[in-house]
Amino acid sequence: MIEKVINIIYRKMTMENKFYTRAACYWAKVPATIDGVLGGFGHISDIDIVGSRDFLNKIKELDKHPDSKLALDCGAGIGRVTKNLLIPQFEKVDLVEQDEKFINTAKQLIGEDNANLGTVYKIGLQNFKPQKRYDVIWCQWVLGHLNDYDLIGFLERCREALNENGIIIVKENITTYNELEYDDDDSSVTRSCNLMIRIFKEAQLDIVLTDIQANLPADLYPVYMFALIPMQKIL
Ligand SMILES: C[S@@+](CC[C@H](N)C(=O)[O-])C[C@H]1O[C@@H](n2cnc3c(N)ncnc32)[C@H](O)[C@@H]1O
Repeated sequence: MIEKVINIIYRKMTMENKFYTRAACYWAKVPATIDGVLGGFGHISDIDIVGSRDFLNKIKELDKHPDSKLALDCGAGIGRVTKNLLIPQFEKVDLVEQDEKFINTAKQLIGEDNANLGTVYKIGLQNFKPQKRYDVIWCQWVLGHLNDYDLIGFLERCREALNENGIIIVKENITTYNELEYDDDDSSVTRSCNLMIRIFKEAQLDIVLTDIQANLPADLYPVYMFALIPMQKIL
């Protein structure tokens, strides 16, 4: 019996390792360009940044809005979001990215001597533990690379790493039907809106604002933006 359980656990761990190593191998072969990190859709980058900027502006209008001192860009790629969205709005921006070539390009594009560039962490989000407190933690087009269990753990650690009035932003593709879709090419999943909401709840996060990215080509998944805060305790 014990042997059977150990075998099941071992098989599960092997499958999960494959899920992560396959994704890392996929990204290692992708050119460090905007078109590369956006899977051939580099032309939508400006539209995406405008949508994100509008969303951040709406967050600033909330009664309890985050400060603009320190932000964290998760799964930062070549620093597209950091450079075009976060650096103009925050005093310092830290990055987490696991691909070395993307990190080197991000440093070049942002400028290693740029006073707004903070710490760059080379690690997968499934193993990342924030070392500082952040006003905004931005997660875009990367969370499909985490399994549900690791995603909940990651979001919990982010929740604990928020400053007062801090916010986590999740900007991800969402399936149109209420189903999970697996992409064998880049080893990622696309989740339904219902599943995302369940995961946020598990991680004890409340949604304070949502929006759908406008003006994207019709053949792409809808892209949802969620602003999340630590779950409010009912006294
Ligand atoms: C679609 S790109 C998005 C990059 C960036 N967020 C953007 O919007 O320009 C996905 C990025 O996630 C990174 N990535 C994939 N799996 C990851 C993981 N487990 N932890 C951290 N980053 C990961 C890839 O290396 C790649 O840079």
